[in-house]
Amino acid sequence: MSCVLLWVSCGPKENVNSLLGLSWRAQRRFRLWSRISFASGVSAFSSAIAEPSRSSEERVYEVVLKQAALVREQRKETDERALNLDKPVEGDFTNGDVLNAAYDRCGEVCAEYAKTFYLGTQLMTPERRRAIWAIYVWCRRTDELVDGPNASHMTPKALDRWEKRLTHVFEGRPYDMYDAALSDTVSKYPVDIQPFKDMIEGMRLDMGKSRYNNFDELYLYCYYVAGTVGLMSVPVMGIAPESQASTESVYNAALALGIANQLTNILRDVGEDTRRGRIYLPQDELAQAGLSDDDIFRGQVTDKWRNFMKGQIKRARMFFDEAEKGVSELSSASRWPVWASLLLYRQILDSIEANDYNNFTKRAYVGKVKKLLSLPAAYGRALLSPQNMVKR
Ligand SMILES: CC(C)=CCC/C(C)=C/CC/C(C)=C/CC/C(C)=C/[C@@H]1[C@@H](COP(=O)(O)OP(=O)(O)O)[C@]1(C)CC/C=C(\C)CC/C=C(\C)CCC=C(C)C
Ligand SMILES: [Mn+2]
Repeated sequence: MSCVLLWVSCGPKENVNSLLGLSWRAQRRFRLWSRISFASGVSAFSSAIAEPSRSSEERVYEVVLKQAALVREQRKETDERALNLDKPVEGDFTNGDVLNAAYDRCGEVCAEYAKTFYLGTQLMTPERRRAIWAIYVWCRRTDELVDGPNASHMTPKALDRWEKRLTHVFEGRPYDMYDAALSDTVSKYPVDIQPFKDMIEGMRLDMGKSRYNNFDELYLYCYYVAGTVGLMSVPVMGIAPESQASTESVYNAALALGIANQLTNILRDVGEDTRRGRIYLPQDELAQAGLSDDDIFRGQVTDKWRNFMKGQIKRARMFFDEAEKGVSELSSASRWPVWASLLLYRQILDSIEANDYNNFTKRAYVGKVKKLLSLPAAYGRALLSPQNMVKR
């Protein structure tokens, strides 16, 4: 427990908190709260949601602790046990062929929607790779409910049905092939259901909300739709057996990568989002910069806008920096796709700068050459062994 407290009280999160303007009182409340929730064996997330006085960061961190606790026990077991996770599943199931076909279909979806990421998964062990595909497909399907071609027919009731279906998946009662793959994955790896439920919650939020008053509200949204992905993926990708880092610190880095990606996504898509009547940028920060909703809808690149964007980009980069510290702690075969995703997504921020902050009418993207160059760069970083973040 002392490692957790040490990390929470003087580790990198504190820097992020203070740089993001989390008040001293809030930080202290957060530390006290972390101590209580950790000592009592980590209470349920639902009770955290019920307490409105805590910041989003505090509330989200409870899910991090819960997922980390689930994994911590497994890390204590021998390497031999870890090796078993990577053994082929054939023979484990009477319907092994069906299951293999289900995973193959997940791989096809992944290859279709996210080519670079699919390529990145090729270095992973076959068992882990297909589990990541299954998680990817569930996330993609969830996102498509509110972002895809049938989004206009989506209702809160339909999301409730999707959530019910999710609980069936975790109970081993899949509805279709993709669900069957996920059901198998969550039965093999210590993946908690909460991040999955929270992603659905993010879709609910997105349906009913088009403005975010402050960064605290935006942080919660980013956790729901992207931080959750980090928490879902790490139990499958695995932490390096030689890593000395605390489980919580690795999960915190995973959370940070999700937040960084989503913040970047928001900064890239400002123009696109206004055409859907949405502004994801924190309203109080816009006002401080002397900008109104009308300015965003008008879409003029002014000095006020440039200055505002500089601050937003700086914050997104801080979350990427935070995430970097955790990647080397992952199992060696899982590092490459994560580095690749980090390096590629972070370059979108460079591209926004190169576009002179015109994210109203110019879409920031990473060109093919830069994308290709990022892959060996990611590979090089993946060779680095754990950095000994914080001792367990
Ligand atoms: C190796 C790796 C990257 C694994 C993650 C695989 C996985 C399960 C991805 C699911 C992604 C997904 C479909 C999420 C649904 C919600 C969503 C669309 C979020 C946005 C992604 C970007 O997608 P895109 O640019 O296509 O956006 P549009 O839909 O077009 O608007 C997000 C911005 C979030 C993606 C978040 C991650 C990939 C989190 C990555 C974090 C980890 C894998 C943890 C790494 C571990 C450490 C210790 C750092
Ligand atoms: Mn989307």
